[in-house]
Amino acid sequence: MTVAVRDLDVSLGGRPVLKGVSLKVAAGSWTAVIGPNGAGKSTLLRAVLGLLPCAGEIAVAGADLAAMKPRQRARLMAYAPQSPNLPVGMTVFDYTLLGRSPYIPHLGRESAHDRAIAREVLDRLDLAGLADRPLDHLSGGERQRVVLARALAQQTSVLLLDEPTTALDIGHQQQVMELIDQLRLSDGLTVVTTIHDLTLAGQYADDLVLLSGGRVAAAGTPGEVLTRAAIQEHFGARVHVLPGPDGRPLLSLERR
Ligand SMILES: Nc1ncnc2c1ncn2[C@@H]1O[C@H](COP(=O)(O)OP(=O)(O)OP(=O)(O)O)[C@@H](O)[C@H]1O
Repeated sequence: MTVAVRDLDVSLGGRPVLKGVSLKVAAGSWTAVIGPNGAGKSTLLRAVLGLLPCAGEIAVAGADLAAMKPRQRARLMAYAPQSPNLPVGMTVFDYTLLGRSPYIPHLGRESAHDRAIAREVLDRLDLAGLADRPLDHLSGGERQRVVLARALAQQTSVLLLDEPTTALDIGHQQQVMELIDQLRLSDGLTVVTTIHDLTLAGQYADDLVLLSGGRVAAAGTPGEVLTRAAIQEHFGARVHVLPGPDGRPLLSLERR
C-alpha cells in the first residue's frame, strides 16, 4: 500500500513543528526518515497515524486517512512507538495480543487464531521464552522487541516504526532489520521507520527522507541523501562516507 503525504503542517504547543512536509512511499518499499534530534521525525509518524491534528493530506492506498475510523486505520497501519507506555504487570504474551485488538469484536474475546499469531510473532522475534514474563521485568532491548512484536501481531500492510533498533545489541539489530526486510519482501509490507543510525538506514531502506527543522531537506536513495556535505549541514557532524561492498554508503565519524 502506498503512503502519500502532501503539504503536511503540524503545530505542537503553539509552535510549528512540521512545515509543508511531502513524501511518497511506494507500496512494498522501505523509507527511512532521518534527521537531527527535534527535527520532527516522531511527529511525522504520529501525524501519519492520525494521532495529531494537522493540515495537509495523508492518504494510504489512495484513501484519505482523515475519513477513516480508528479501527479501520489500525487494520491498515501498525505503529511501534519510541517510548510506549507499557502496562505494569502485563505479560509479554498479553501485550503482544493487544496487537490483535482491531480484529476482536466489541465485547468479544481473542480467538485461538489471534493467540496463535501472537505466539508465532514472539517465536520470530526470539521472545517465546519470555512470553509469561511481566513487561516491567525485561531489559530495554527485550522491551523494544516486544513493542515490535505487538505491531507485527497487528498484521497490517503498513508498518510505522519509531527508532526500532536504538536499545538493541548488534545481533538483535540485524535480526530485527532482517525480519522487517523479510516481511516486506514476502508479504509486500510498506515500511516507514525513523532511525538515527545512518549507516543502518542506508543499508536497509530503499529511500531516505532527511528532515531538518521540520522541513524535508533531502529525499532520495541512500547514496543521494547520505553525503558528507548534508551530514555536516544538518547534523553538524564531520563524517567519512565510503561505498560499502554493495555500493551503499558507510559512514564513520572523522576524529580530529
Ligand atoms: N507535545 C509537544 N508540545 C510541544 N512541542 C513538542 C511536543 N512534542 C514534541 N515537541 C517538539 O517538536 C519537535 C519535534 O519533536 P520530535 O519528537 O518529532 O523530534 P524527533 O525528530 O523525533 O527527535 P529525536 O531524534 O530527538 O527523537 C521538538 O522540538 C520537540 O521539542
